Amino acid sequence: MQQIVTMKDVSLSFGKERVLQNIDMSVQEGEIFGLLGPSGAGKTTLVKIIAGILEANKGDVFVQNKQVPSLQLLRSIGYMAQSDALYHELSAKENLEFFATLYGMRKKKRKKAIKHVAEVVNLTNHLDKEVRHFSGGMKRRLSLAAAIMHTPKMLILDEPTVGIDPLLRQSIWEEFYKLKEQGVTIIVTTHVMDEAEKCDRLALLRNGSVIACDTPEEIKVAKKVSTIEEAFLAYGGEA
Ligand SMILES: Nc1ncnc2c1ncn2[C@@H]1O[C@H](COP(=O)(O)OP(=O)(O)OP(=O)(O)O)[C@@H](O)[C@H]1O
Repeated sequence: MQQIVTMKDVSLSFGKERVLQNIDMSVQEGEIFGLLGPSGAGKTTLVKIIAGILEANKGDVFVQNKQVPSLQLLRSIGYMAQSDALYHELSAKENLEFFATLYGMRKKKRKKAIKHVAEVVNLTNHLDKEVRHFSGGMKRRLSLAAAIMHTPKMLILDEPTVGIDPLLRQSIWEEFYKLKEQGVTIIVTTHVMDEAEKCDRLALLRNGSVIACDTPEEIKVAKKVSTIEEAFLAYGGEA
């Protein structure tokens, strides 16, 4: 398998605060890669660097063999931020049209894509509703639809299921598996242990450092424990 993301000795500080330190990590093409860590561990900062939104102070980041940040990469990456970047006064459809325009999609393609992604996230019957009348879960689903509508090769999802009920969370994960089957690489941040178990590989992040990186099974086996939570503690992380 080929590497789609390679990070070499990446560090980032905000002022005096060192938020990421000496990260060496790679993501393989076609896998679901999880970043697990407590609040403030640096997950959002790390995915923003991969997405080209933030630039590291030190080290190199390559996505699809191109050095990040690169304008060329923007169209092959789908990014779903932690807080929904939606226009509340617009309808769901108008929001999707706005994102399609940003991605440079033409009218005919745009129409087809909106229909498709609305079906995927089960919002077809709510497309004409203004987003301010949406529930939290509906907004997350709409954000996900916006992130996948230009069929990116790689999807970066920052806590995509936060505040979402277990049933809907399950259906969103089924969608992730479907995208994976289509060859999409997915990078997902979470602090939910059972979600971490669903990933092909995981990086455990603590205080800006990767303390372990492997399959969930290997991470547990290495510490002779039965849950990721126990493994996290055994590696010296805080739960
Ligand atoms: N723009 C910024 N300026 C200054 N400090 C920042 C900035 N962005 C993040 N930080 C700091 O970097 C650290 C890591 O933040 P980050 O958002 O990456 O963590 P996280 O693991 O995603 O947390 P959470 O799970 O709560 O979202 C925190 O201490 C945070 O205060």
